[in-house]
Amino acid sequence: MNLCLRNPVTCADRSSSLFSALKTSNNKLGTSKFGFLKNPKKNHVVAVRSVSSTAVVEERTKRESGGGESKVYDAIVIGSGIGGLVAATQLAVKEAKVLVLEKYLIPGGSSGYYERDGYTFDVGSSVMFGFSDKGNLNLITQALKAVGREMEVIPDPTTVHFHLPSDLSVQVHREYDEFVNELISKFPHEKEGILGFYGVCWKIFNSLNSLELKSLEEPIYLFGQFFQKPLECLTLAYYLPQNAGDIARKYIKDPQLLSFIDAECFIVSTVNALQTPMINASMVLCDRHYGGINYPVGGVGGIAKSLADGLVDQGSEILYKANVKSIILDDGKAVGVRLADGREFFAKTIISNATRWDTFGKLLKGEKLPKEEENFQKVYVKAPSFLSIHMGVKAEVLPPDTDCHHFVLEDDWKNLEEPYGSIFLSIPTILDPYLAPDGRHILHIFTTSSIEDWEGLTPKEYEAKKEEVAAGIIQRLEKKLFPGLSSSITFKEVGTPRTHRRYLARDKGTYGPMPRGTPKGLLGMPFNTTAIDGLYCVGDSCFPGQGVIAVAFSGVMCAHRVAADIGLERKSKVLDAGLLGLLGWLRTLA
Ligand SMILES: NC(=O)c1ccc[n+]([C@@H]2O[C@H](COP(=O)([O-])OP(=O)(O)OC[C@H]3O[C@@H](n4cnc5c(N)ncnc54)[C@H](O)[C@@H]3O)[C@@H](O)[C@H]2O)c1
Ligand SMILES: CC(C)=CCC/C(C)=C/C=C/C(C)=C/C=C/C(C)=C/C=C/C=C(C)/C=C/C=C(C)/C=C/C=C(\C)CCC=C(C)C
Repeated sequence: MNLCLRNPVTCADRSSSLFSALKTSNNKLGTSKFGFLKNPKKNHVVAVRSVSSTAVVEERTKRESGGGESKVYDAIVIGSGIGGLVAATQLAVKEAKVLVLEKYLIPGGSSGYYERDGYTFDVGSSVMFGFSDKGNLNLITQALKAVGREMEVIPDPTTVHFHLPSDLSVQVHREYDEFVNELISKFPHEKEGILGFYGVCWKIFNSLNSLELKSLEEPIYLFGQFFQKPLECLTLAYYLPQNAGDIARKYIKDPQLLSFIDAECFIVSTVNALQTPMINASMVLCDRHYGGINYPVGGVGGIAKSLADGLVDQGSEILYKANVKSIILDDGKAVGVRLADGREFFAKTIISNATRWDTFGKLLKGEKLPKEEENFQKVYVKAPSFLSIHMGVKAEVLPPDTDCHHFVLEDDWKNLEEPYGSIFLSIPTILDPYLAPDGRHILHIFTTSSIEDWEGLTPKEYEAKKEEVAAGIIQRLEKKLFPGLSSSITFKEVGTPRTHRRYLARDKGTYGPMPRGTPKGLLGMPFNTTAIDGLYCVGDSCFPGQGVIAVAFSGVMCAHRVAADIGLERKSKVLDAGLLGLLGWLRTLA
């Protein structure tokens, strides 16, 4: 991890020629202290290398497979989201031969990027947890390191700035003490409650951080961890079936403060605290202060590109424009995949980074839905998708000291979970001004929206509705945060749930699984194995759920389980049967 903040001298040396070229921006960090963090040159090198290696791999794969029929891989990964790429790279470094098949032109899925008119936009993800140089939970840093990559990052001093009803404004500062002191200053009567609730989060985070993270479905590892860290494992087992809202209520009474905890959870789970697993809440509420949120220079898309390049360096392959239409079964075992253009590829194991709904509903269409998947669909429904507005704006519309990430809920807490109720805003150019042309900023605005709202429209009606809904959201931000916003727009592109469905191949454009009712924490979340022999799932419809770091963990777990099953790691058939049976039974309790 190249965290320039820690080493200003070397960073300054490296990019001194660029220093003078720094753009005028509202960068709250200020050029004097942080200006030398920008290194667009380096970033360009990454992009060029990625494009060329992509083309080479595509060509080589075509040649070697002679149409795709002959070669048998250790694993085929369907999709190159961060979940799929982490599973693939982790297997590749264990010397497995992996083929990643991606429907789109570039890797990354929701963590990808796109370029327009001199702007580099993040498709979705922009708040990077697990991307520091500390501890055991920096899974994105570790995944990159495993394939010999590191990225230059820019520390974000404020994870998110909340603008909430009754003019409650809270900045989540990078320093934990600064954050809790600000919260206590708003709710002095709840000092003990605040310290109590966040204290439990730290207890859980520290337990997580003490473990070596691998597959919880692999008994030799799991029992080994229980043996080495019994207290920490018991702590995690205790909190596994619990939700953040219940724990918060043990410490906090003030309804407005409990609503704030709901908002804290909502931004990462799209549900309130009572429905958010305590382990997931603890992970994000602490990592932002422990390792801190760090933004990759050049944009989030660089993470997936670096992983894809690293995969190829390890002798594995990635093929773009490869739309998998079905998983081929032989005697009930997954043995290969068929693409939309008719090509077929075969492997010892198939890992699907498509959602479980897409995997079982589309790629295995016609097969009876296994009982385990029926149970999953009983406990979890598809979360709504997003309406997203990617904009370029004149830099002067942002007041000095504007933060990078904002969450806006204006008048009524009841609107928190309503479609279009709350607004997420990311301004990555606050941290990396080179993502936009001179004198411009990027605003990525998103709000929850369901596909049903966007169906049955003629193309003209669809375009008109996009304009109308986007204008309403922009006006709200204009009123709350940035006067003059509408008239400062220089570029605008609006995406709907239909866009997410089309480009990310996610059923209904869903953000991922959302509990149908009150879940038992993480107990009901399936891991990576499936009822189909040889078929594994990875990504946000697997334990522990949505989030780039969450899917990275899912990728690590998946690679470990697959490696054990294909003989690259130790395994015990007897213990496997016992643990997988036990986990299956535990899920039925959720
Ligand atoms: N931190 C943030 O700001 C933020 C914002 C948005 C999303 N995210 C996170 O990103 C995570 C998603 O990661 P993920 O790994 O689960 O998946 P993903 O949806 O990002 O990627 C899946 C990939 O699989 C490809 N794919 C799907 N079906 C295919 C098929 N049939 N053939 C070939 N390719 C196919 C898609 O094109 C896509 O590239 C979510 O959990 C979400 O939380 C984070
Ligand atoms: C098995 C059994 C039964 C038992 C055992 C016990 C144990 C040992 C256990 C263990 C466990 C573990 C290890 C676990 C782990 C977990 C984890 C790692 C988790 C993680 C999680 C994470 C997450 C969830 C994350 C998320 C994030 C997100 C989603 C983000 C998002 C963001 C956004 C949307 C942005 C915002 C923006 C603005 C505001 C603008």
